[in-house]
Amino acid sequence: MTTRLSLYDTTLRDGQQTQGVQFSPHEKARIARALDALGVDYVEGGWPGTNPTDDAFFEAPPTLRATLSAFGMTKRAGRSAANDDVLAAVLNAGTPAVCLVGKTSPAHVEQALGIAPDENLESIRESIAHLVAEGREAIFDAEHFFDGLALDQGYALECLRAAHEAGARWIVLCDTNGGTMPADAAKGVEAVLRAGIPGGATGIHAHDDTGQAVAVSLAAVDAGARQIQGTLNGLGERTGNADLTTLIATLELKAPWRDRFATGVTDEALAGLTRTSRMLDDILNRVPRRQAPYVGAAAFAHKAGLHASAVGKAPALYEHVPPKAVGNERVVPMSNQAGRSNLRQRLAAAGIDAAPDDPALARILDRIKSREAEGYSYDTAQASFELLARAELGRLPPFFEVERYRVTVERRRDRRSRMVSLSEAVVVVKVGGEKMLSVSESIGPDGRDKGPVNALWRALAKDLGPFQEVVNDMRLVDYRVRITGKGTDAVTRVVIDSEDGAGARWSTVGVGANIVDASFEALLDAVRWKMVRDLSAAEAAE
Ligand SMILES: CC(=O)SCCNC(=O)CCNC(=O)[C@H](O)C(C)(C)COP(=O)(O)OP(=O)(O)OC[C@H]1O[C@@H](n2cnc3c(N)ncnc32)[C@H](O)[C@@H]1OP(=O)(O)O
Ligand SMILES: CC(=O)C(=O)O
Repeated sequence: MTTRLSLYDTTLRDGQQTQGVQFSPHEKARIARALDALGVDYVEGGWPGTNPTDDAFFEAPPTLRATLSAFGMTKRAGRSAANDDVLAAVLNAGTPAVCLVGKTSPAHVEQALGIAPDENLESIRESIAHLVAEGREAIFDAEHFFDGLALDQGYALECLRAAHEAGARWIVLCDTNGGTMPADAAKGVEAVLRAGIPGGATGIHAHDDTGQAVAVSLAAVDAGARQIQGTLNGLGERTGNADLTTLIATLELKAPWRDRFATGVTDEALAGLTRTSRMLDDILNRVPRRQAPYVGAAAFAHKAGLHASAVGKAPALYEHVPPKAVGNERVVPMSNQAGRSNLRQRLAAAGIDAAPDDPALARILDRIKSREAEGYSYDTAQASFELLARAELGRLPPFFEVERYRVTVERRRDRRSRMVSLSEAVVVVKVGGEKMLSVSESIGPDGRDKGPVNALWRALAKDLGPFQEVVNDMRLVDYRVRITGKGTDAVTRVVIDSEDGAGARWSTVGVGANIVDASFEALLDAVRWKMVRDLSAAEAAE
């Protein structure tokens, strides 16, 4: 017999309090639908009346299965709830649920609000009663509850009772400053239950200032709380909120949670967790956090040789849950930490079969390790690794040879006498004995110079004879430069991500004494990998 937990998402409200995050109404609607598909019970859309984005979202909210909630604060002192314009704007959004934040710590009542403790109690009572009278499901976010409890237990609990008695469906204990330890959160919940608030009406809202918001939330549930508030990818004020992505996977997959509790997240929806997490990063134009639990690109990456060897035999030896359960995948990267097991698994994943006793395997490993010592990094540049392995196995067609290349950057005045840059590249390649010279400038559609690497790419991709069609649908989508080593030993490493019309994405690496040579090497690998891939696909189709 499992107990149902309620999941309340505040990505669109507390998540929007993250520095640098500002959703558009359209993005809010997209995130709300994704949360709904995931199976959360409540989606908090924002605070109506405080900014045009939230107003626009609530004017035309998406249709959801989850309960849509609007956020606000308890009425201000000196006026009635019905006459508080801030509260009125929240109610005007017309959502079935409304969550009001209210003070529960005497320090905040005194110093932030500057009112008497009884006035605050009255604000809570009257505001919640007003929501209920308006036919809304009332949720009370008890701000700074754990700090208030430490300061004045009687008053903090009295604030909760005021909200509960006025009809709040949920009393949510907020660790607003994020400094509460999990054991203290559990003790706080126990005190609330002893004070007569049922566990089924108690929630937790934790911030991550000590990196323990997920642990605090789980401790609160363990002690009897039945609602968890959190955000996708742990967005939120300062260091963020409890990461619902992590919490959902833990509640669904890990003992004792999966045996004791149920949520509205189905196995099928759980398999979309990684996609949902990456969708949010995509909207925010952020690089997904590789080390994120469950959904990070590195969450199931087995870099060390000993790990890869065991995972090849039995994945559970080094994986606490199956990656597919959360829509993620196992990665066995190549690097100087790798052994033959990494290598054979990587080759198999790339469709390259090699006998376990093939002497080329040892040569590939040696080359990877010595090239990594020179500054290459293959664990994020799998396409370059595949090319290196194919070359050692004698399975890399020559395609074309580069005879020479040159790039220049000129700073000069344009017709309006403004200083502008102009990059120009020349690349000479030999394809099947025929020499081809291509020259290209790097002017983008906006008429501006796109830099020397772009000029080189354009010149290289301009004329590759019989292979021209292969590169026509390729584009460079990301470019990362790093200086590795120190002083006179320093080298430049460039990693390029490329995409093609079929939606494939691959990464290549180049290293050189300067950025141009390193970039050109990574560009060449990008083109060659695409040629290998398209050629193999064409052969398979014949
Ligand atoms: C813990 C949390 O994360 S709660 C969510 C916090 N989110 C936000 O603050 C984002 C949206 N906020 C806003 O747009 C603005 O702060 C508004 C529109 C709500 C208020 O703006 P302003 O009227 O200019 O007030 P300002 O932001 O300077 O200060 C907040 C006021 O609310 C009062 N207040 C704070 N909490 C509460 C509460 N729970 N109940 C009643 N009043 C409160 C403060 O005492 C302060 O009043 P004062 O101006 O008389 O000192
Ligand atoms: C309500 C809220 O976001 C907090 O107390 O942290």
